Amino acid sequence: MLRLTNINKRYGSHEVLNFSEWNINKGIYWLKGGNGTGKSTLFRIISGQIPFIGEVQLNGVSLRKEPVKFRSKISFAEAEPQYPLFIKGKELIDFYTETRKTDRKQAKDLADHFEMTPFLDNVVGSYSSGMLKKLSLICALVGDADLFILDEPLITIDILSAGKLNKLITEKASQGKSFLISSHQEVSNDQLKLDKVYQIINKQIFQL
Ligand SMILES: Nc1ncnc2c1ncn2[C@@H]1O[C@H](COP(=O)(O)OP(=O)(O)OP(=O)(O)O)[C@@H](O)[C@H]1O
Repeated sequence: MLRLTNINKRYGSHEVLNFSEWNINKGIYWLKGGNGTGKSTLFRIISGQIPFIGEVQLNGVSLRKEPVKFRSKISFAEAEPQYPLFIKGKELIDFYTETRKTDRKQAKDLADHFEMTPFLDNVVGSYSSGMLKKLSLICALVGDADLFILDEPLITIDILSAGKLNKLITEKASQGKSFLISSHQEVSNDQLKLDKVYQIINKQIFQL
Protein backbone atom coordinates (compact mmCIF):
# COMPACT_ATOMS: atom_id res chain seq x y z
CA MET A 1 0.00 0.00 0.00
CA LEU A 2 2.59 2.59 1.14
CA ARG A 3 6.12 2.36 -0.22
CA LEU A 4 9.03 4.66 0.61
CA THR A 5 12.36 4.27 -1.18
CA ASN A 6 15.78 5.89 -0.82
CA ILE A 7 14.59 8.46 1.68
CA ASN A 8 16.91 11.16 2.89
CA LYS A 9 15.81 14.19 4.86
CA ARG A 10 18.00 16.95 6.22
CA TYR A 11 17.26 20.26 7.85
CA GLY A 12 20.38 22.16 6.80
CA SER A 13 23.30 20.01 7.89
CA HIS A 14 21.16 18.01 10.34
CA GLU A 15 20.26 14.66 8.80
CA VAL A 16 17.04 13.30 10.36
CA LEU A 17 16.09 10.34 8.16
CA ASN A 18 18.16 8.11 5.93
CA PHE A 19 16.89 4.70 4.85
CA SER A 20 16.56 2.72 1.64
CA GLU A 21 13.12 1.18 1.94
CA TRP A 22 9.95 1.01 4.05
CA ASN A 23 6.77 -0.78 2.97
CA ILE A 24 3.50 -1.22 4.77
CA ASN A 25 0.32 -2.98 3.67
CA LYS A 26 -3.22 -2.08 4.71
CA GLY A 27 -3.56 -1.96 8.49
CA ILE A 28 -3.12 -0.03 11.72
CA TYR A 29 0.46 0.90 12.57
CA TRP A 30 2.02 2.57 15.56
CA LEU A 31 5.20 4.55 15.02
CA LYS A 32 7.31 4.99 18.13
CA GLY A 33 10.44 6.98 18.76
CA GLY A 34 11.84 9.38 21.31
CA ASN A 35 11.58 13.15 21.03
CA GLY A 36 13.24 14.48 17.93
CA THR A 37 13.78 11.10 16.24
CA GLY A 38 11.87 12.17 13.13
CA LYS A 39 8.27 10.90 13.44
CA SER A 40 6.61 14.18 12.47
CA THR A 41 9.21 14.67 9.75
CA LEU A 42 8.37 11.24 8.32
CA PHE A 43 4.64 12.03 8.44
CA ARG A 44 5.19 15.36 6.70
CA ILE A 45 7.20 13.62 3.99
CA ILE A 46 4.49 11.03 3.42
CA SER A 47 1.78 13.67 3.30
CA GLY A 48 3.77 15.73 0.81
CA GLN A 49 4.28 18.76 3.01
CA ILE A 50 8.06 19.13 3.04
CA PRO A 51 10.84 18.65 0.49
CA PHE A 52 12.93 15.47 0.74
CA ILE A 53 15.05 13.14 -1.34
CA GLY A 54 13.47 9.84 -2.36
CA GLU A 55 10.19 8.40 -3.54
CA VAL A 56 6.84 7.84 -1.85
CA GLN A 57 4.05 5.80 -3.41
CA LEU A 58 0.58 4.99 -2.17
CA ASN A 59 -1.12 2.10 -3.97
CA GLY A 60 1.21 2.68 -6.91
CA VAL A 61 0.50 6.43 -7.10
CA SER A 62 3.68 8.48 -6.87
CA LEU A 63 3.73 11.60 -4.70
CA ARG A 64 6.13 13.25 -7.15
CA LYS A 65 4.48 12.20 -10.41
CA GLU A 66 0.81 12.53 -9.44
CA PRO A 67 0.78 14.83 -6.39
CA VAL A 68 -2.91 15.78 -6.57
CA LYS A 69 -4.13 12.19 -6.90
CA PHE A 70 -1.68 11.09 -4.20
CA ARG A 71 -2.77 13.78 -1.74
CA SER A 72 -6.45 12.99 -2.29
CA LYS A 73 -5.81 9.58 -0.79
CA ILE A 74 -3.90 10.72 2.30
CA SER A 75 -5.14 12.61 5.30
CA PHE A 76 -2.85 14.00 7.99
CA ALA A 77 -3.68 15.30 11.46
CA GLU A 78 -0.84 17.39 12.88
CA ALA A 79 0.35 16.80 16.44
CA GLU A 80 -0.26 20.44 17.33
CA PRO A 81 -2.95 21.79 15.03
CA GLN A 82 -2.97 25.53 14.48
CA TYR A 83 -5.86 27.41 12.96
CA PRO A 84 -6.78 31.09 12.68
CA LEU A 85 -8.35 31.96 16.03
CA PHE A 86 -11.31 33.78 14.45
CA ILE A 87 -12.55 30.82 12.40
CA LYS A 88 -15.53 28.83 13.68
CA GLY A 89 -15.28 25.07 14.10
CA LYS A 90 -18.17 24.65 11.69
CA GLU A 91 -16.47 26.79 9.01
CA LEU A 92 -13.32 24.71 9.21
CA ILE A 93 -15.20 21.43 8.96
CA ASP A 94 -17.25 22.81 6.04
CA PHE A 95 -14.01 23.75 4.27
CA TYR A 96 -12.66 20.19 4.60
CA THR A 97 -16.02 18.70 3.63
CA GLU A 98 -16.25 20.84 0.49
CA THR A 99 -12.65 20.48 -0.66
CA ARG A 100 -12.83 16.72 -0.18
CA LYS A 101 -16.25 16.61 -1.86
CA THR A 102 -17.66 14.69 1.05
CA ASP A 103 -21.17 14.13 2.23
CA ARG A 104 -22.06 16.61 5.02
CA LYS A 105 -23.63 13.79 7.02
CA GLN A 106 -20.22 12.19 7.50
CA ALA A 107 -18.88 15.40 9.07
CA LYS A 108 -22.00 15.76 11.23
CA ASP A 109 -21.69 12.18 12.46
CA LEU A 110 -18.01 12.73 13.31
CA ALA A 111 -18.81 15.92 15.23
CA ASP A 112 -21.55 14.09 17.13
CA HIS A 113 -19.24 11.14 17.77
CA PHE A 114 -16.65 13.40 19.41
CA GLU A 115 -19.36 15.44 21.18
CA MET A 116 -18.23 18.62 19.42
CA THR A 117 -21.53 19.63 17.84
CA PRO A 118 -22.51 22.13 20.59
CA PHE A 119 -19.25 24.04 20.08
CA LEU A 120 -19.10 24.29 16.31
CA ASP A 121 -20.59 27.80 16.15
CA ASN A 122 -17.86 29.07 18.48
CA VAL A 123 -14.56 30.45 17.21
CA VAL A 124 -11.51 28.21 17.47
CA GLY A 125 -9.83 30.79 19.73
CA SER A 126 -12.34 29.89 22.45
CA TYR A 127 -11.57 26.14 22.32
CA SER A 128 -9.69 24.18 24.97
CA SER A 129 -6.65 22.23 23.74
CA GLY A 130 -8.63 18.98 23.82
CA MET A 131 -11.48 20.54 21.80
CA LEU A 132 -8.97 21.84 19.28
CA LYS A 133 -7.46 18.39 18.98
CA LYS A 134 -10.88 16.80 18.45
CA LEU A 135 -11.68 19.40 15.78
CA SER A 136 -8.44 18.52 13.98
CA LEU A 137 -9.29 14.82 14.17
CA ILE A 138 -12.75 15.45 12.71
CA CYS A 139 -11.15 17.42 9.85
CA ALA A 140 -8.63 14.63 9.25
CA LEU A 141 -11.24 11.89 9.32
CA VAL A 142 -13.66 13.63 6.95
CA GLY A 143 -13.40 12.31 3.42
CA ASP A 144 -12.36 9.14 1.70
CA ALA A 145 -8.59 8.85 2.18
CA ASP A 146 -6.97 5.43 2.04
CA LEU A 147 -4.32 6.31 4.62
CA PHE A 148 -4.91 8.42 7.73
CA ILE A 149 -1.80 9.71 9.45
CA LEU A 150 -2.44 10.78 13.01
CA ASP A 151 0.47 12.48 14.75
CA GLU A 152 0.03 12.16 18.52
CA PRO A 153 -3.78 11.93 18.35
CA LEU A 154 -4.09 11.11 22.04
CA ILE A 155 -2.43 14.19 23.49
CA THR A 156 -4.87 16.48 25.32
CA ILE A 157 -8.01 14.42 24.60
CA ASP A 158 -9.81 12.78 27.53
CA ILE A 159 -10.09 9.02 28.07
CA LEU A 160 -13.65 8.90 26.76
CA SER A 161 -12.65 10.66 23.54
CA ALA A 162 -9.60 8.41 23.16
CA GLY A 163 -11.92 5.39 23.38
CA LYS A 164 -14.20 6.95 20.76
CA LEU A 165 -11.21 7.56 18.49
CA ASN A 166 -10.03 3.96 18.84
CA LYS A 167 -13.53 2.72 18.01
CA LEU A 168 -13.63 4.87 14.89
CA ILE A 169 -10.17 3.75 13.77
CA THR A 170 -11.21 0.10 14.23
CA GLU A 171 -14.40 0.68 12.23
CA LYS A 172 -12.61 2.42 9.37
CA ALA A 173 -9.85 -0.20 9.31
CA SER A 174 -12.52 -2.89 8.92
CA GLN A 175 -13.66 -0.94 5.81
CA GLY A 176 -10.14 -1.18 4.33
CA LYS A 177 -8.68 2.12 5.56
CA SER A 178 -5.16 2.29 7.00
CA PHE A 179 -3.76 4.25 9.92
CA LEU A 180 -0.29 5.38 10.77
CA ILE A 181 -0.25 6.69 14.32
CA SER A 182 2.46 8.14 16.52
CA SER A 183 2.01 8.23 20.25
CA HIS A 184 4.23 8.65 23.27
CA GLN A 185 1.46 7.05 25.29
CA GLU A 186 1.28 3.25 25.22
CA VAL A 187 -1.15 1.89 22.65
CA SER A 188 -2.18 -1.57 23.80
CA ASN A 189 -3.86 -4.23 21.71
CA ASP A 190 -6.87 -4.04 24.05
CA GLN A 191 -7.44 -0.46 22.88
CA LEU A 192 -6.53 -0.88 19.24
CA LYS A 193 -5.65 -3.97 17.26
CA LEU A 194 -2.28 -2.95 15.87
CA ASP A 195 -0.92 -4.77 12.85
CA LYS A 196 2.69 -3.75 13.49
CA VAL A 197 4.72 -1.43 15.66
CA TYR A 198 7.66 0.47 14.21
CA GLN A 199 10.29 2.68 15.77
CA ILE A 200 12.64 5.26 14.31
CA ILE A 201 16.12 4.62 15.58
CA ASN A 202 19.16 6.43 14.25
CA LYS A 203 17.43 7.76 11.11
CA GLN A 204 15.97 4.37 10.15
CA ILE A 205 12.64 2.60 10.70
CA PHE A 206 12.66 -0.75 12.50
CA GLN A 207 9.81 -3.16 13.19
CA LEU A 208 9.57 -4.01 16.90
N1 LIG B 1 11.50 22.86 10.40
C1 LIG B 1 12.59 22.37 10.99
N2 LIG B 1 13.78 23.00 10.87
C2 LIG B 1 14.91 22.51 11.44
N3 LIG B 1 14.94 21.36 12.16
C3 LIG B 1 13.78 20.70 12.31
C4 LIG B 1 12.56 21.16 11.74
N4 LIG B 1 11.58 20.29 12.05
C5 LIG B 1 12.16 19.33 12.80
N5 LIG B 1 13.49 19.57 12.95
C6 LIG B 1 14.45 18.72 13.66
O1 LIG B 1 14.34 17.41 13.13
C7 LIG B 1 14.42 16.44 14.16
C8 LIG B 1 13.19 15.58 14.12
O2 LIG B 1 12.06 16.35 14.49
P1 LIG B 1 10.59 15.75 14.46
O3 LIG B 1 9.67 16.85 14.85
O4 LIG B 1 10.37 15.05 13.19
O5 LIG B 1 10.71 14.65 15.65
P2 LIG B 1 9.59 13.83 16.41
O6 LIG B 1 10.06 12.41 16.44
O7 LIG B 1 8.26 14.07 15.80
O8 LIG B 1 9.69 14.46 17.86
P3 LIG B 1 8.61 14.60 19.07
O9 LIG B 1 8.36 13.21 19.57
O10 LIG B 1 9.35 15.44 20.05
O11 LIG B 1 7.40 15.26 18.50
C9 LIG B 1 14.62 17.22 15.46
O12 LIG B 1 16.01 17.24 15.74
C10 LIG B 1 14.12 18.61 15.14
O13 LIG B 1 14.81 19.58 15.86
